[in-house]
Amino acid sequence: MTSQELPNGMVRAAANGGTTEGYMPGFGNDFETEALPGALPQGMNSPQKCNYGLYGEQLSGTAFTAPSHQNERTWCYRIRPSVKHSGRYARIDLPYWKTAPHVPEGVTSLGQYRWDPVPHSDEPLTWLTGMRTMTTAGDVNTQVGMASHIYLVTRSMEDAYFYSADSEMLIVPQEGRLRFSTELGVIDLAPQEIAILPRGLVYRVEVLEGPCRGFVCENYGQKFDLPGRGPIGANCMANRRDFKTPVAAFEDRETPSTLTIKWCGQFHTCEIGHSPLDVVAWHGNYAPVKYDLSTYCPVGAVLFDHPDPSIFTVLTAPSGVEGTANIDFVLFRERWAVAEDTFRPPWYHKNVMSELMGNIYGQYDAKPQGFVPGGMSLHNMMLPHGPDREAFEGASNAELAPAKLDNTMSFMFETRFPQHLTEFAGKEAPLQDDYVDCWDGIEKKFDGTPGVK
Ligand SMILES: O=C(O)Cc1cc(O)ccc1O
Ligand SMILES: [Fe+2]
Repeated sequence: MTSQELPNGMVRAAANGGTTEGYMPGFGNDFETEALPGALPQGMNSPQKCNYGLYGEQLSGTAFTAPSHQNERTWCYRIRPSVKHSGRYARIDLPYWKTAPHVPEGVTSLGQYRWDPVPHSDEPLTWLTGMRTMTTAGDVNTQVGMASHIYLVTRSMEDAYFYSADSEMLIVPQEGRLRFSTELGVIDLAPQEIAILPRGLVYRVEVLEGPCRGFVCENYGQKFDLPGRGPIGANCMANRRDFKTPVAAFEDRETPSTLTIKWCGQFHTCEIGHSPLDVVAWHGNYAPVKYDLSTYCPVGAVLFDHPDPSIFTVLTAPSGVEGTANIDFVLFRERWAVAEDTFRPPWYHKNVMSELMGNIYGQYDAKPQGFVPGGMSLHNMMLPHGPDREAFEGASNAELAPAKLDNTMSFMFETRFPQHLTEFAGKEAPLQDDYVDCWDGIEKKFDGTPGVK
């Protein structure tokens, strides 16, 4: 097995099987990978001395005592232990990155909201300075809830690294390509793919092709998991083998650098004399992962009626209440609509969960106009919404032949908690003031006489 040097200087393990170079297939698998032969201890975690003079270190993603089917941790064999940095943390300000609880004065969150895409910027914006929080929900201190963000990235992080102690991050690119060089390996990410970066994992974000824009769901709570499929059975929706975890990759760089930590909503930096991406080998089940949304196999109504959107759940992060997610990540992608005698788009509804949506590309069936790629909408807890007038009239008069919904990919971050707009979302981002007018023209058809109108 030979290692490989990447363009950014990292040394990466040779791919061990599979067809995707640099990644290992599976969701929540117990992986093992080494960028140098023999770097990974066999049969034990903590030998008296590790090969190559590496230090052993455990990264625990769940409590030590979590039930074994949920227990996640990874053993890292690294050039230096993480604790070797110049100790003192200094507070820094990233004014656009907000954390729950955060309910700004003068911003109303009760409502139906829609935004045009936040425009790209000419400024040099990194993963940290380019993060723009749109909504927050719950409370980071009790590890419940989430935040939604838009990122605008034009510059790579240089000699700079980051980790979030607050959250795992679900990343949904919409334009541009990014490279996440992490302690556990390298993930390249393009639109139509998503990635999950676990809480506590150190990484650097580089621009492969800019400018970059996308959406992020910051999950303060229990980790994302695949939903149970129930009677659907063992296949379809998101399949485990389509998730890809990077093989080990490390760099041995002695350059003065900074490490930024997000911790209970505050940002702190410390100096570090070397790259913390120095894990030569690792094994475990707590690791970053990416997934190609085009491998999501949607299942739907094959005779009549419109099922609840939970049928399109890609990932679910549980809350303490069974069946009531802290966050569901739901995907509305290309599919056939075949239901007979059915109003095919989403029905009108009010929902105890709050629904934040983003458009990755194409047209969304409930909103043919106005909800554009890069744009977002929020239908907050128990606030009514549904198809606009145009969608309603179109779908209630359409000839119901099988129809392909093509070139369409939108998603929803759905949480049991109300989502609060940030000042940025309410005042700076391109909010569509006339959004609610899309339901204005809905007419009264009832005239007291029976029969289909
Ligand atoms: O509001 C939305 O557009 C999302 C949605 C889609 C759907 O098919 C059913 C319910 C729902 O909330
Ligand atoms: Fe909805």
